[in-house]
Amino acid sequence: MTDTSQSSGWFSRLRQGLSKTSSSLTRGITDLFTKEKLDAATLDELEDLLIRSDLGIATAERVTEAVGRARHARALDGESVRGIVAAEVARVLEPVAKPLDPPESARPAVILVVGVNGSGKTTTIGKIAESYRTAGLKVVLAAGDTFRAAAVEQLAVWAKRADAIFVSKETGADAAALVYEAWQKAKSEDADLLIIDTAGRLQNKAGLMAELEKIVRVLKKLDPSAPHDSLLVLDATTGQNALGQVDAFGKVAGVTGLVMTKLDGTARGGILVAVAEKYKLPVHFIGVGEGVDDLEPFDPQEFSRALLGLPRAG
Ligand SMILES: Nc1nc2c(ncn2[C@@H]2O[C@H](COP(=O)(O)OP(=O)(O)OP(=O)(O)O)[C@@H](O)[C@H]2O)c(=O)[nH]1
Repeated sequence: MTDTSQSSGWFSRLRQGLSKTSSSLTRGITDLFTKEKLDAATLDELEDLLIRSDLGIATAERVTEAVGRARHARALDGESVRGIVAAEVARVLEPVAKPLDPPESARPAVILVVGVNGSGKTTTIGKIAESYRTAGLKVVLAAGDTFRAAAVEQLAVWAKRADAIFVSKETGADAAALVYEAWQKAKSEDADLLIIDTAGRLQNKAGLMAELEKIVRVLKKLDPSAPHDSLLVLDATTGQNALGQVDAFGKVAGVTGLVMTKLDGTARGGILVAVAEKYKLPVHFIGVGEGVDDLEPFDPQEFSRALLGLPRAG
């Protein structure tokens, strides 16, 4: 999705998208580090600021310690502190930044996409499908959110745009049955990839989780190694709720990786760092807007620089 020629355009979108978080962090840090005296109280306030930005307690502590160490070596101003924070945040994120890489040996490789309603599943699926099609792969999209007609229609639009084969059933149909048919279709078409959308809300949470479990069971009967990726799409504006969603979907869908959308809609974009620190799950993509170019593979260096409102490194 990102090649070198496009990546500077992406960095400015990323910076723009993260501007609510970065301006709040920049303001807070600048206020703290223009004081005459830099003491333990300043560091405590820095830690509070980072926690309020949802970076998570462990990261906030680690970052504050790094700033505390640096102040003995040199004079610190707001900008140098932001640089230290960005470097520490990148260190937390580095191990979780992994490209989505479904196995070539599986035909089809199956990507199951889960997450609550409105988190950005459909948009994410559309983008992923498009990028794999562009790379020459044959893609099947399964409209597993049989609960909502609008979700099926929206996915159909993306399928058309990405030139993917589209499999859907009538509203209210059994989602697991749809998944079965979609896998058979992918097999008979010798497709490389089957991407499955799922419902984000049914009558109740237990119903939703039971449906997801059933989908996974059906897939495993067709191919014991499926789903090869189970992506959880998280909406950054839900803040700390994102953590509970990783737990809940992790139990039933065996989440293997994350996508975080709507980082543009919150001043607490640090939640991505808290999730990474706690679960150590791969982060594949992040989204900072509704446009087609607003979702891109996750790059920890760029993300942490943009989060602190800093220019690109190097
Ligand atoms: N601001 C912003 N909006 C986004 C982002 N990603 C998705 N959206 C919007 O969020 C809304 C929900 O996205 P969908 O992709 O439909 O989410 P979904 O999880 O499939 O939701 P349902 O179709 O309701 O189940 C749409 O209006 C998207 O355009 C993002 O990164 N930033």
